[in-house]
Amino acid sequence: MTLITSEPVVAPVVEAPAVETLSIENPTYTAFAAGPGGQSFVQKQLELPKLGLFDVAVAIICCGVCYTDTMYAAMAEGMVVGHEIVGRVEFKGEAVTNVDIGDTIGFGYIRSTCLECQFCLSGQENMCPKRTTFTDGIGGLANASVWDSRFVYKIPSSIEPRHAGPLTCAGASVFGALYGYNISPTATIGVVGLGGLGHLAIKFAKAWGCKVVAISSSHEKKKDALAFGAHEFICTKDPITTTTKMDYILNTHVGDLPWETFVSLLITNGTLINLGIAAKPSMEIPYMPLLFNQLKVVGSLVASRHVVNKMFEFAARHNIKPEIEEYDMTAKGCREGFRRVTEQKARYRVVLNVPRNLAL
Ligand SMILES: NC(=O)c1ccc[n+]([C@@H]2O[C@H](COP(=O)([O-])OP(=O)(O)OC[C@H]3O[C@@H](n4cnc5c(N)ncnc54)[C@H](O)[C@@H]3O)[C@@H](O)[C@H]2O)c1
Ligand SMILES: [Zn+2]
Ligand SMILES: [Zn+2]
Repeated sequence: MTLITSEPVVAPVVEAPAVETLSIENPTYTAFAAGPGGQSFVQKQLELPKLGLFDVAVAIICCGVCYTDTMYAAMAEGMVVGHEIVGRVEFKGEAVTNVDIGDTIGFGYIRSTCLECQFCLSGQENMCPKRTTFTDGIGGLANASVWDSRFVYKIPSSIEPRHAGPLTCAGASVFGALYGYNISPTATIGVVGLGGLGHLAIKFAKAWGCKVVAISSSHEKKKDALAFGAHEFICTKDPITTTTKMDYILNTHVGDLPWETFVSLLITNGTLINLGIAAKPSMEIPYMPLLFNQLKVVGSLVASRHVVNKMFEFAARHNIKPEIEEYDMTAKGCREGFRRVTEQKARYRVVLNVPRNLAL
């Protein structure tokens, strides 16, 4: 295999036949690019970027759909989104030491960072001002990818690829908040927004040892929330009667939310941790309770590499799996999967599996 220095990661569109095996000489692959408004997907044959010293070429097995993907697909026609990717290493650059050919790996949100700023040097690469993400190149709605091996994660053998996908972003993001804010196992934690992130937040927080309160705008999620491990369920449409005070509220939604209720549910010195991303987020927090109860309002973004590895270890040890709906990774399957997520109907994470005829 000849190694050539990396070229820009945005692969050019080329006319080429579908391939059954990935080869360095003929590195064409199939991807699904967002159509207008992200409501449809177009199948394309693309060419992988050349393999750099630290890169791995991966045959993709499946990819989870995060709400963030639906936002980018809606905004950027032609973009290949998808950042909860699981695949098998097919080729590796000469400097790759952390994974081997044949390993099953997860990757997808952070593509690269500078590796030398104060954040990278202190194990907070997710805060690197020079970080690049899946939005700068080709995402996981494809049957192959080339990725920097320093931003891929070995999947524990007890976790199936279809369950590992959603852990790489949704799992890492909620675990990153628990870990990053040093949440004690004796804490009471509220989880707002019972979707992809939220349902995993309940499972992780329960296994972490916390008392978990699911906070939802819909009564119909009560049964599921309790089954995922929540100790209590609050529907924000009802009058709030609970006497439980929370040390933390992990909010996975953004938009028109009852911020005053959240603030009233926090105990003195409590923290509202926000994970939701939106094009035009807004938040109206009542001001005086922040002072009188010394509350904190903070954010959290995915997780750094050592935290993602700890998350996989923790998930394997506690048998934490996402609840998933599976579709074939075809133009039709992508459209249906994305529709389920944008309409907030998915129970609870959509996973797109590379079908047999496209598998490398
Ligand atoms: N900070 C990070 O690191 C990070 C990582 C991944 C995703 N995100 C963002 O987190 C958010 C959640 O992502 P997701 O993939 O879990 O989305 P999702 O659509 O699967 O889940 C969101 C949930 O919020 C619920 N919801 C809607 N309105 C609500 C309301 N008024 N009150 C309570 N819940 C309500 C929805 O029913 C849905 O179940 C998105 O904004 C996404 O972009 C952030
Ligand atoms: Zn995500
Ligand atoms: Zn950096």
